[in-house]
Amino acid sequence: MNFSTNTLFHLEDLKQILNDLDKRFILGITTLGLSLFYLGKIWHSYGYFKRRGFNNPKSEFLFGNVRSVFKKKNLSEQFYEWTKTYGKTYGYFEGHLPVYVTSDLDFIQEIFIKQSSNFAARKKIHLNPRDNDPRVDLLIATKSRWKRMRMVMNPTFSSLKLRELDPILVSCADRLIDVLNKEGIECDVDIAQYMKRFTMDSIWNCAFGIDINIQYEKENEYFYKSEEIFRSFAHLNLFTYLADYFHEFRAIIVDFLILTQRVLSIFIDSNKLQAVFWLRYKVRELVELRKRNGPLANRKKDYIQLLLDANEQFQNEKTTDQNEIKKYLTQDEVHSGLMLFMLAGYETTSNTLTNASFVLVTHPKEQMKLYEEITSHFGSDLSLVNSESVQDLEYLDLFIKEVLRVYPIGTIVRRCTNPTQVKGISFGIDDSIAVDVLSIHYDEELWGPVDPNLFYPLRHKEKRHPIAFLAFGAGPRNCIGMKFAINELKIALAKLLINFEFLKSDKISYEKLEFEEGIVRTAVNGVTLNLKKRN
Ligand code: HEM
Repeated sequence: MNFSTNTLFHLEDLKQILNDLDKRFILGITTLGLSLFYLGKIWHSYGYFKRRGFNNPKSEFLFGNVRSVFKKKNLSEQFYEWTKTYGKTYGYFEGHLPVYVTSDLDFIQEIFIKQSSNFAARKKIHLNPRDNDPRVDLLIATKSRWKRMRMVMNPTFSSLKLRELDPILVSCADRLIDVLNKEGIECDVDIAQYMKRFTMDSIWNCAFGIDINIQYEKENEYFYKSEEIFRSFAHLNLFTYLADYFHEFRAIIVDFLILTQRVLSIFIDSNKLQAVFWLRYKVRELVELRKRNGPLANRKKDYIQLLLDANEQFQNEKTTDQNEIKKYLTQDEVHSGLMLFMLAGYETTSNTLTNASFVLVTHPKEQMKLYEEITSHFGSDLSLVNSESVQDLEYLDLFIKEVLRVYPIGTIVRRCTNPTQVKGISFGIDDSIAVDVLSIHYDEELWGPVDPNLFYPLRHKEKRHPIAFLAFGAGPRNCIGMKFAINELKIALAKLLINFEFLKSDKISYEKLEFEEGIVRTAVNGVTLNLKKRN
């Protein structure tokens, strides 16, 4: 009896083992099969451009061209070099994701303007969320959602509305002058640090309506936290690499990160969250506060108010046309719209001011021309400088355009959202295109006869090809903040030039500005210079 029960037990055990083995075996085989299939797909991807008759630089399995670009830390300059070898339109691989690169203006005109509705998205990068994520902002929104968001936000960036932010912008520029008077006279200063704080000050004041003393207080928590967001774009982490090398899993990686931060935010102080989540948390708080308390007393409007007012106005709008897109922003989109003011408006503007300072130091004649134009308008009365009066400074306008031509902030990109043909090339959903802006901005045919390598603002007086100047992008999806940025640049530069002479420091060489590129191109070592107070 004992014997037979034991035998029965052993037999069942054996059956179970075989059963488990079977399951493990099937699981193992399936995993191996799927991995081989995925590796095969990756391998097949690398033939993408050859199959379409385009050149591409040699790439590494799995990494594509990403490692060489990361090593160089400068995508724009890499494109510029590749274009010399591979021509006006070619391809490269981000991981195994094929991306076209072009500096062909007809091609760009077709994609960015004529067929913009077929390319109604930007190329995904790093940790971009899913297209339908509720937190998507204008920069990464796609198709009709982008259209709806842009329709609500467009009026908030009109000249009339921006005038309401004018006093805040002017007072931030006055603080910049004050701080430089105290800290920057006749000693070496890295002007980039001051431009960053000035721009951040303008954003927190103009966009969020709070004054956090960023220009005066060196150890400012808001400054460090906001800066951290930009550092995380330039110095990537494991998740970013994974999302770049295995783009099919990007959405899952991002969902995982969002979920972890959400769970963490229940248990830990918001200050300890990753910087971008910290910013969202702050913005949400500020919007809630504003909704509870209404507009700020004794103050001109800030961007929170402009956006909330525009949203409310559109929501109350009655329409009889069934086909008209209803204009509104969801709660999440309002928060994202405000965060974007910082994400899109900070480094772009502060870097342009830093680059402009480099030009002022290295081109004393340009500096003198600007000084003469500004003082002939305002004398030394700083109170006359505002966003309306600076529009009369024609040479300053040409100067800023030339700074942006010579030092564009980066590349511009689109992603196909409807299958289509452009110049005989078939584009499928999610095919991506990047523009080699440097090759266009330095093209002799487009920008001659004066050598495009020379800094020459007057070249902008001549009529050029409508998309030869791409500093603010092209087509309906160009930079929505352009007017605000130009106002800010003009006000700051006019005030700086009335107050200071920009001189070289004798400790550094001014041969060339070296850039590294995260989301935008940033001068690696800032710009060290000497300021001399003008009488
Ligand atoms: C010198 C400063 C700036 C430069 C050079 C600049 C440049 C650009 C460029 C090149 C684009 C991409 C355009 C395209 O893809 O065609 C862009 C988009 C954008 N910029 Fe700016 N920008 C600047 C300042 C600002 C500021 C201050 C804000 C906000 C206050 C801003 C908000 C945006 C937004 C929201 C987009 C996305 C627009 C959309 O997709 O509809 N930018 N910018």
